[in-house]
Amino acid sequence: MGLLQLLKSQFLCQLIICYVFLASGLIVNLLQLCTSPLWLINKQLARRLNVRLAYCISSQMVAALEWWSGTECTLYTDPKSYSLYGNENAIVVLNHMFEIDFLCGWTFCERFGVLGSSKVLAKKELAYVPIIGWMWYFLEIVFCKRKWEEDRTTVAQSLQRLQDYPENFWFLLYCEGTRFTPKKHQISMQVAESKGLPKLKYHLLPRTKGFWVTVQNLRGTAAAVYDSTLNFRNNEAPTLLGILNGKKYHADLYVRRIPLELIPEDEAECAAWLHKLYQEKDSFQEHYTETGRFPGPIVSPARRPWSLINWLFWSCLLLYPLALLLIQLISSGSVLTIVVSAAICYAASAGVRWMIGQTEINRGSNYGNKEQIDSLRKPSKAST
Ligand SMILES: CC/C=C\C/C=C\C/C=C\C/C=C\C/C=C\C/C=C\CCC(=O)SCCNC(=O)CCNC(=O)[C@H](O)C(C)(C)COP(=O)(O)OP(=O)(O)OC[C@H]1O[C@@H](n2cnc3c(N)ncnc32)[C@H](O)[C@@H]1OP(=O)(O)O
Ligand SMILES: CCCCCCCCCCCCCCCCCC(=O)OC[C@@H](O)COP(=O)(O)O
Repeated sequence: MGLLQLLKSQFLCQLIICYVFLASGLIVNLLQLCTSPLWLINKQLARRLNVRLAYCISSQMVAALEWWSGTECTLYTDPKSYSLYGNENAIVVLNHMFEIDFLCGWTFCERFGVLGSSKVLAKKELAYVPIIGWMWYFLEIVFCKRKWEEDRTTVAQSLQRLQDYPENFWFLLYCEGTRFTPKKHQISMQVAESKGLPKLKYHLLPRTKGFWVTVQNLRGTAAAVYDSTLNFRNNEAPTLLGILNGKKYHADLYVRRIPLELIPEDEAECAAWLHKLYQEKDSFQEHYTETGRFPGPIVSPARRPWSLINWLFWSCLLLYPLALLLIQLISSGSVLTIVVSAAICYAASAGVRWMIGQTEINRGSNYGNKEQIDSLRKPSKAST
């Protein structure tokens, strides 16, 4: 193990990274809150400001992936589509199999200059995660309860609000609705069978309603769907803790640009289109398993220095006062102050560990573990 690798695996270094993330994140959340009155006066300016503030937070996680762990991200895509990435609004459809797939997504957002404004259809529970969830509130992220009866209006309304968004954005949709586990896969394939759909090997059966409502409400706003399929070399199952430990992974992303006009407007046809897309995605994963690569040429964008510069800025700003505080604390000699400070540090690290836990598949939700009973009993019907 090299010296640098040894350093990266040190708990103290990881503690410093987490401290900078936590302290800067809370400061940024506070600044975002301060923009509230501006929304009433100049909404577009408030949005632009929040895009930049959000960048300060999400780019720290990107910096951890790109600069700390040194993870490499390779893009397989058609060179003609490449020039459009980052220069138009798009709906991104991504497989949901890995704990850090969202972070790899963010890395590509960063490389194409849309990190601050990137959006997602996220489960409501994530809105309450400090820093990221609170940041998302000001970014107009679309939340869903994964209960169609409630989501059908709220999701459509939130999407419509994005029609005059002042910056280019990518809207991420995990159509599988939850992360892949063998049990969820088995259940979703029972649903596929009951619907007469072919079985998928590497994906859960996609939920079609969110996709349809997104496409319908972003017509005229987004130019295309970016069908994206992610995998990691050497059968790795990367984790956020691995990244913090400085472990290097190699991500491969295959992206196909599909103009939005090619997607059917009718709900049933749109659902059938999405099922076909997932069958194709499954075949790309099969190709990857057999050959170790995706089809098509590689046109990888290089990492940019901005995420690192942002992290260095916050570190300089926040580590100096921390050092002063520690010196003062030790020299005070007060046992009570030291014990209280230690308790605060412990609570903060437990909080960060809980946040990291949100990314862990084995702590994931039960969604997709139980719905088969209803859906197998009921014959499939039109849902509008
Ligand atoms: C160039 C580079 C390109 C790309 C770079 C890549 C990415 C970068 C882009 C952007 C990055 C931005 C941000 C990233 C940051 C962080 C993201 C982090 C995480 C957030 C992710 C989440 O929270 S995922 C969970 C929430 N999202 C979703 O659920 C979306 C999908 N779901 C839907 O669309 C649903 O339809 C719904 C949520 C709208 C409604 O949910 P509900 O449960 O009510 O679903 P349905 O009504 O669809 O369910 C009933 C139908 O489903 C059938 N059924 C029943 N059981 C199952 C089962 N187990 N599996 C499959 N289907 C099942 C049932 O039969 C019903 O069928 P119908 O025929 O009646 O439809
Ligand atoms: C600079 C680096 C510092 C790192 C230390 C702090 C890390 C804090 C990390 C907080 C991240 C919290 C939000 C990330 C989003 C999680 C994405 C995700 O994968 O969500 C799962 C859902 O899609 C589906 O849920 P399930 O139904 O599978 O359950």
